[in-house]
Amino acid sequence: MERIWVIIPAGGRGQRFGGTQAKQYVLLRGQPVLAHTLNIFLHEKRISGVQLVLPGEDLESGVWRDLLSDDLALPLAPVRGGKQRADSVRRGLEALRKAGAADKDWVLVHDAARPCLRAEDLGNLLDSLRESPQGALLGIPVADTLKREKDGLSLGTVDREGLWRALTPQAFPLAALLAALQSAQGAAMPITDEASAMELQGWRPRLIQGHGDNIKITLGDDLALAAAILAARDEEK
Ligand SMILES: Nc1ccn([C@@H]2O[C@H](COP(=O)(O)OP(=O)(O)OP(=O)(O)O)[C@@H](O)[C@H]2O)c(=O)n1
Ligand SMILES: C[C@](O)(CO)[C@H](O)COP(=O)(O)O
Repeated sequence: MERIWVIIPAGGRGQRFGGTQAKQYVLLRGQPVLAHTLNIFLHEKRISGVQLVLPGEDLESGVWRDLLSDDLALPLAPVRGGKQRADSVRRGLEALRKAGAADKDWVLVHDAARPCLRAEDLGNLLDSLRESPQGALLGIPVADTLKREKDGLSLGTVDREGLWRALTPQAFPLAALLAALQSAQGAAMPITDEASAMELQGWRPRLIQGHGDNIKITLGDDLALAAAILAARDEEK
């Protein structure tokens, strides 16, 4: 039976977020964003290991060690990220292979900047793998009207029929994903998620509907939104 691994790309600098600290380290309800995200996976029994990918300079300085409390012991040593997110994911895959992961093992890639992932959505994605030979990812149908913008003006409306927003985690077999990312290097189209690299290879991954509160902390305002989401969840408990 294939094992299931997780890669958490946390190698970005959060330029759109602003501030003096990379967004994966800022405090969210008293814990770094990264700790919230790691916690989701470290408590899922079906996952064999979590491979963290960090900015090179943070790996050297060890700043991340102070951020993660002892109960977040990472079984796999973090590795250095790359220039783009896809480069960081590729390095995470190479590290998993070195750590003994098999070519056909599943790898879930989940943004460190998405700390509000619901355990139920992770569970649904994991449950779907047995009937998703071409991989699977969480997503949500587009609910807004979409405009194409140029110079601050609307050039027209994009038909949203059949359009989904891709979320994470995105799950693919290790060797196939690594090969697809290697092959996509230098592709004309920017590779901003794992599924786009696999689609270039002709794969048709399954879309599993998740929740819109699986937000990616991108802009400064997103931190308060994430805090409100987690606070509302605590209220529901
Ligand atoms: N070279 C990179 C770029 C991004 N990421 C990670 O990929 C996730 C999604 O990327 P994004 O939201 O774009 O993060 P940043 O690149 O940090 O943001 P920005 O583009 O605003 O700098 C984040 O967890 C980020 O840390 C990464 O591991 N390596
Ligand atoms: C992977 C992703 O979160 C799916 O929506 C998104 O593509 C990441 O984009 P970013 O520009 O690297 O944040």
